[in-house]
Amino acid sequence: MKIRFTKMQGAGNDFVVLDAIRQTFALTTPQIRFIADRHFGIGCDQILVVEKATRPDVDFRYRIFNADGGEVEQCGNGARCFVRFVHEQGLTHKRQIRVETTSGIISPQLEATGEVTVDMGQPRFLPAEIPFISENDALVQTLVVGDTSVEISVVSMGNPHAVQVVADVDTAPVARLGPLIESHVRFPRRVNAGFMQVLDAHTVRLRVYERGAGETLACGTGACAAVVAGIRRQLLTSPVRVITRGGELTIAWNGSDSALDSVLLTGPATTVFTGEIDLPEDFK
Ligand SMILES: N[C@@H](CCC[C@H](N)C(=O)O)C(=O)O
Repeated sequence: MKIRFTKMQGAGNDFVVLDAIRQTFALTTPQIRFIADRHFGIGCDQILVVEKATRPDVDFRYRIFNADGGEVEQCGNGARCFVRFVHEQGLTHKRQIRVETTSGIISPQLEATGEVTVDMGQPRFLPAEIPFISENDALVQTLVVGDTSVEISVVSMGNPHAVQVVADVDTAPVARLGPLIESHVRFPRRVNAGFMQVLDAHTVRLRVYERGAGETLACGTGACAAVVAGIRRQLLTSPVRVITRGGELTIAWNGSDSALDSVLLTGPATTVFTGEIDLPEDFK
Protein backbone atom coordinates (compact mmCIF):
# COMPACT_ATOMS: atom_id res chain seq x y z
CA MET A 1 0.00 0.00 0.00
CA LYS A 2 1.43 3.40 -1.01
CA ILE A 3 0.50 6.58 0.88
CA ARG A 4 1.53 10.20 0.50
CA PHE A 5 3.01 11.93 3.53
CA THR A 6 4.35 15.29 4.69
CA LYS A 7 7.31 15.50 7.07
CA MET A 8 7.00 18.43 9.50
CA GLN A 9 8.64 19.72 12.66
CA GLY A 10 7.82 22.12 15.46
CA ALA A 11 10.84 23.17 17.56
CA GLY A 12 12.55 19.96 16.42
CA ASN A 13 9.73 17.64 17.56
CA ASP A 14 9.16 15.87 14.24
CA PHE A 15 6.07 14.40 12.64
CA VAL A 16 4.88 12.43 9.66
CA VAL A 17 1.50 13.89 8.71
CA LEU A 18 -0.92 11.69 6.76
CA ASP A 19 -3.98 13.04 4.98
CA ALA A 20 -6.84 10.59 5.57
CA ILE A 21 -9.36 12.94 3.95
CA ARG A 22 -8.09 12.65 0.37
CA GLN A 23 -6.63 9.15 0.64
CA THR A 24 -7.95 5.98 2.25
CA PHE A 25 -5.81 3.73 4.40
CA ALA A 26 -5.93 1.74 7.64
CA LEU A 27 -2.62 1.46 9.46
CA THR A 28 -1.57 -1.46 11.62
CA THR A 29 0.66 -0.88 14.67
CA PRO A 30 3.68 -2.45 12.90
CA GLN A 31 3.12 -0.08 9.94
CA ILE A 32 3.01 2.94 12.30
CA ARG A 33 6.30 1.77 13.85
CA PHE A 34 7.76 1.33 10.36
CA ILE A 35 6.84 4.89 9.31
CA ALA A 36 8.41 6.27 12.52
CA ASP A 37 11.55 4.15 12.31
CA ARG A 38 14.57 6.37 11.62
CA HIS A 39 16.52 3.59 9.85
CA PHE A 40 13.95 1.57 7.91
CA GLY A 41 11.12 4.11 7.51
CA ILE A 42 10.74 7.90 7.30
CA GLY A 43 11.55 8.65 10.94
CA CYS A 44 9.58 10.80 13.38
CA ASP A 45 8.58 11.20 17.01
CA GLN A 46 4.84 11.09 16.25
CA ILE A 47 2.49 10.35 13.34
CA LEU A 48 -0.48 12.67 12.85
CA VAL A 49 -3.49 11.47 10.91
CA VAL A 50 -5.75 14.21 9.54
CA GLU A 51 -9.39 13.14 9.33
CA LYS A 52 -12.82 14.66 8.60
CA ALA A 53 -14.67 15.99 11.65
CA THR A 54 -17.22 13.64 13.19
CA ARG A 55 -19.36 16.49 14.61
CA PRO A 56 -20.68 19.77 13.16
CA ASP A 57 -19.00 22.22 15.58
CA VAL A 58 -15.41 21.36 14.64
CA ASP A 59 -13.37 21.60 11.42
CA PHE A 60 -11.24 18.46 11.58
CA ARG A 61 -10.39 15.46 13.69
CA TYR A 62 -6.85 14.31 14.22
CA ARG A 63 -5.29 11.20 15.67
CA ILE A 64 -1.84 11.05 17.20
CA PHE A 65 0.42 8.00 17.38
CA ASN A 66 3.72 7.79 19.22
CA ALA A 67 6.73 6.24 17.47
CA ASP A 68 6.12 3.03 19.45
CA GLY A 69 2.72 2.69 17.74
CA GLY A 70 0.53 3.69 20.71
CA GLU A 71 -2.32 6.14 20.13
CA VAL A 72 -2.25 9.17 22.46
CA GLU A 73 -4.60 11.91 23.53
CA GLN A 74 -2.79 15.16 22.82
CA CYS A 75 0.26 16.72 21.14
CA GLY A 76 1.08 20.43 21.39
CA ASN A 77 3.79 20.70 18.73
CA GLY A 78 1.71 18.43 16.53
CA ALA A 79 -1.31 20.73 16.84
CA ARG A 80 0.75 23.61 15.45
CA CYS A 81 1.98 21.49 12.54
CA PHE A 82 -1.60 20.31 11.99
CA VAL A 83 -2.93 23.85 11.37
CA ARG A 84 -0.04 24.66 9.02
CA PHE A 85 -0.67 21.40 7.15
CA VAL A 86 -4.40 21.96 6.55
CA HIS A 87 -3.61 25.49 5.30
CA GLU A 88 -0.76 24.52 3.01
CA GLN A 89 -2.81 21.64 1.60
CA GLY A 90 -5.78 23.93 0.91
CA LEU A 91 -8.06 21.92 3.23
CA THR A 92 -9.21 25.18 4.88
CA HIS A 93 -8.66 28.92 4.62
CA LYS A 94 -9.66 29.61 8.23
CA ARG A 95 -6.80 30.95 10.34
CA GLN A 96 -8.42 29.62 13.52
CA ILE A 97 -9.75 26.08 13.48
CA ARG A 98 -11.36 23.74 15.98
CA VAL A 99 -9.94 20.24 16.06
CA GLU A 100 -11.21 17.09 17.76
CA THR A 101 -8.65 14.94 19.53
CA THR A 102 -9.30 11.87 21.63
CA SER A 103 -9.07 14.05 24.76
CA GLY A 104 -11.26 16.95 23.65
CA ILE A 105 -11.29 19.99 21.37
CA ILE A 106 -8.26 22.21 20.82
CA SER A 107 -8.21 25.46 18.91
CA PRO A 108 -5.04 26.30 16.94
CA GLN A 109 -4.65 29.72 15.29
CA LEU A 110 -2.21 30.69 12.52
CA GLU A 111 -0.64 34.03 13.56
CA ALA A 112 0.39 36.80 11.11
CA THR A 113 4.01 36.14 12.19
CA GLY A 114 3.82 32.60 10.80
CA GLU A 115 3.88 31.10 14.28
CA VAL A 116 0.89 29.16 15.59
CA THR A 117 -0.90 29.63 18.91
CA VAL A 118 -2.90 26.71 20.28
CA ASP A 119 -5.53 26.88 22.99
CA MET A 120 -4.63 23.56 24.62
CA GLY A 121 -7.56 23.54 27.03
CA GLN A 122 -7.48 23.36 30.81
CA PRO A 123 -4.83 21.47 32.78
CA ARG A 124 -5.93 18.86 35.32
CA PHE A 125 -4.20 17.99 38.56
CA LEU A 126 -6.16 15.32 40.40
CA PRO A 127 -4.28 11.98 40.56
CA ALA A 128 -7.21 10.10 39.00
CA GLU A 129 -7.22 12.53 36.07
CA ILE A 130 -3.54 11.88 35.19
CA PRO A 131 -3.83 8.89 36.05
CA PHE A 132 -1.39 8.69 38.99
CA ILE A 133 -1.64 6.39 42.00
CA SER A 134 -1.48 8.54 45.12
CA GLU A 135 -3.29 8.81 48.43
CA ASN A 136 -3.32 12.61 48.25
CA ASP A 137 -3.41 15.39 45.64
CA ALA A 138 -0.36 17.31 46.94
CA LEU A 139 1.27 19.70 44.47
CA VAL A 140 4.68 18.09 45.03
CA GLN A 141 4.81 14.31 45.29
CA THR A 142 7.74 12.07 46.09
CA LEU A 143 8.36 9.29 43.58
CA VAL A 144 10.85 6.54 44.37
CA VAL A 145 12.65 5.63 41.14
CA GLY A 146 15.12 2.78 41.64
CA ASP A 147 17.54 4.00 44.29
CA THR A 148 16.59 7.67 43.79
CA SER A 149 13.71 9.80 45.12
CA VAL A 150 12.45 12.59 42.87
CA GLU A 151 9.99 15.39 43.65
CA ILE A 152 7.41 15.64 40.88
CA SER A 153 4.28 17.63 40.08
CA VAL A 154 1.71 15.75 38.04
CA VAL A 155 -0.32 17.51 35.34
CA SER A 156 -2.68 16.28 32.65
CA MET A 157 -2.83 18.30 29.44
CA GLY A 158 -5.14 15.61 28.07
CA ASN A 159 -2.01 13.44 28.25
CA PRO A 160 -0.03 12.67 31.44
CA HIS A 161 3.04 14.58 32.63
CA ALA A 162 5.38 14.35 35.64
CA VAL A 163 7.48 17.49 35.99
CA GLN A 164 10.55 17.86 38.20
CA VAL A 165 12.67 20.93 38.83
CA VAL A 166 16.40 20.38 38.27
CA ALA A 167 19.43 22.60 38.81
CA ASP A 168 20.77 22.16 35.27
CA VAL A 169 19.03 20.38 32.39
CA ASP A 170 22.38 19.66 30.73
CA THR A 171 23.49 17.41 33.58
CA ALA A 172 20.02 16.12 34.57
CA PRO A 173 19.83 12.28 34.33
CA VAL A 174 17.19 12.33 31.58
CA ALA A 175 18.41 9.18 29.81
CA ARG A 176 18.63 7.19 33.07
CA LEU A 177 15.53 8.39 34.96
CA GLY A 178 13.32 9.21 31.95
CA PRO A 179 12.46 5.59 31.03
CA LEU A 180 12.06 4.59 34.70
CA ILE A 181 9.60 7.43 35.36
CA GLU A 182 7.81 6.81 32.03
CA SER A 183 7.00 3.22 33.04
CA HIS A 184 6.70 3.73 36.80
CA VAL A 185 4.04 1.50 38.39
CA ARG A 186 2.29 4.59 39.87
CA PHE A 187 1.49 5.79 36.33
CA PRO A 188 -0.87 3.09 34.97
CA ARG A 189 -0.91 4.66 31.48
CA ARG A 190 2.78 5.60 31.63
CA VAL A 191 3.82 9.25 31.65
CA ASN A 192 5.89 11.96 29.91
CA ALA A 193 8.81 12.90 32.20
CA GLY A 194 9.78 16.59 32.21
CA PHE A 195 13.03 18.06 33.60
CA MET A 196 12.76 21.84 34.06
CA GLN A 197 15.48 24.33 34.98
CA VAL A 198 14.12 27.70 36.10
CA LEU A 199 16.26 30.61 34.84
CA ASP A 200 13.93 33.38 36.06
CA ALA A 201 10.18 33.86 36.61
CA HIS A 202 9.57 34.14 32.85
CA THR A 203 12.19 31.75 31.45
CA VAL A 204 12.88 28.02 31.79
CA ARG A 205 14.95 25.38 30.03
CA LEU A 206 13.17 22.06 29.49
CA ARG A 207 13.95 18.51 28.43
CA VAL A 208 11.22 15.88 28.14
CA TYR A 209 11.54 12.11 27.98
CA GLU A 210 8.34 11.37 26.10
CA ARG A 211 6.13 8.38 26.64
CA GLY A 212 6.39 6.14 23.57
CA ALA A 213 9.07 8.20 21.84
CA GLY A 214 12.05 8.73 24.16
CA GLU A 215 13.69 12.11 24.64
CA THR A 216 12.55 14.54 21.94
CA LEU A 217 13.99 17.94 21.03
CA ALA A 218 10.80 19.60 22.33
CA CYS A 219 7.43 18.58 23.75
CA GLY A 220 4.56 21.08 23.49
CA THR A 221 2.27 19.55 26.09
CA GLY A 222 5.40 18.99 28.22
CA ALA A 223 6.11 22.73 28.02
CA CYS A 224 2.49 23.52 29.02
CA ALA A 225 2.65 21.06 31.95
CA ALA A 226 6.04 22.36 33.16
CA VAL A 227 4.93 25.99 33.12
CA VAL A 228 1.61 25.26 34.83
CA ALA A 229 3.45 23.26 37.52
CA GLY A 230 5.98 26.09 37.92
CA ILE A 231 3.21 28.70 38.27
CA ARG A 232 1.37 26.57 40.84
CA ARG A 233 4.64 26.18 42.75
CA GLN A 234 5.11 30.01 42.62
CA LEU A 235 8.37 29.66 40.72
CA LEU A 236 7.04 31.19 37.48
CA THR A 237 4.79 33.99 36.25
CA SER A 238 2.89 33.89 32.94
CA PRO A 239 3.96 34.24 30.13
CA VAL A 240 6.96 31.94 30.19
CA ARG A 241 9.58 31.38 27.49
CA VAL A 242 10.48 27.70 27.30
CA ILE A 243 13.91 26.96 25.83
CA THR A 244 14.18 23.42 24.51
CA ARG A 245 16.99 21.69 22.63
CA GLY A 246 15.09 22.21 19.36
CA GLY A 247 13.73 25.75 19.73
CA GLU A 248 11.66 28.09 21.85
CA LEU A 249 8.00 27.98 22.85
CA THR A 250 5.92 30.51 24.75
CA ILE A 251 3.34 29.39 27.28
CA ALA A 252 0.68 31.61 28.82
CA TRP A 253 -1.62 30.49 31.64
CA ASN A 254 -3.67 32.85 33.75
CA GLY A 255 -5.30 30.11 35.77
CA SER A 256 -5.05 29.07 39.37
CA ASP A 257 -6.07 25.98 41.32
CA SER A 258 -9.60 27.39 41.69
CA ALA A 259 -9.98 28.86 38.18
CA LEU A 260 -8.69 26.45 35.59
CA ASP A 261 -8.00 28.69 32.60
CA SER A 262 -6.87 27.33 29.21
CA VAL A 263 -3.16 27.06 28.49
CA LEU A 264 -1.95 28.91 25.37
CA LEU A 265 1.05 27.49 23.51
CA THR A 266 2.84 29.53 20.81
CA GLY A 267 5.69 28.36 18.62
CA PRO A 268 6.92 27.50 15.12
CA ALA A 269 5.64 24.85 12.70
CA THR A 270 7.53 23.97 9.51
CA THR A 271 7.09 21.65 6.54
CA VAL A 272 10.33 19.80 5.77
CA PHE A 273 9.52 17.60 2.75
CA THR A 274 6.78 15.53 1.14
CA GLY A 275 6.86 12.07 -0.39
CA GLU A 276 5.20 8.73 -0.90
CA ILE A 277 5.97 5.56 1.04
CA ASP A 278 5.25 1.93 0.25
CA LEU A 279 4.18 0.25 3.49
CA PRO A 280 5.27 -3.33 4.13
CA GLU A 281 2.69 -5.76 5.49
CA ASP A 282 5.03 -7.44 7.95
CA PHE A 283 7.30 -4.88 9.75
CA LYS A 284 7.94 -5.96 13.36
N1 LIG B 1 5.37 15.68 21.40
C1 LIG B 1 4.09 15.92 21.89
C2 LIG B 1 3.47 14.92 22.80
C3 LIG B 1 3.20 13.59 22.10
C4 LIG B 1 2.49 12.56 22.95
C5 LIG B 1 3.28 12.11 24.15
N2 LIG B 1 4.50 11.42 23.81
C6 LIG B 1 2.39 11.18 25.00
O1 LIG B 1 2.56 9.96 24.93
O2 LIG B 1 1.52 11.69 25.72
C7 LIG B 1 3.79 17.36 22.24
O3 LIG B 1 4.36 18.24 21.56
O4 LIG B 1 2.95 17.63 23.07
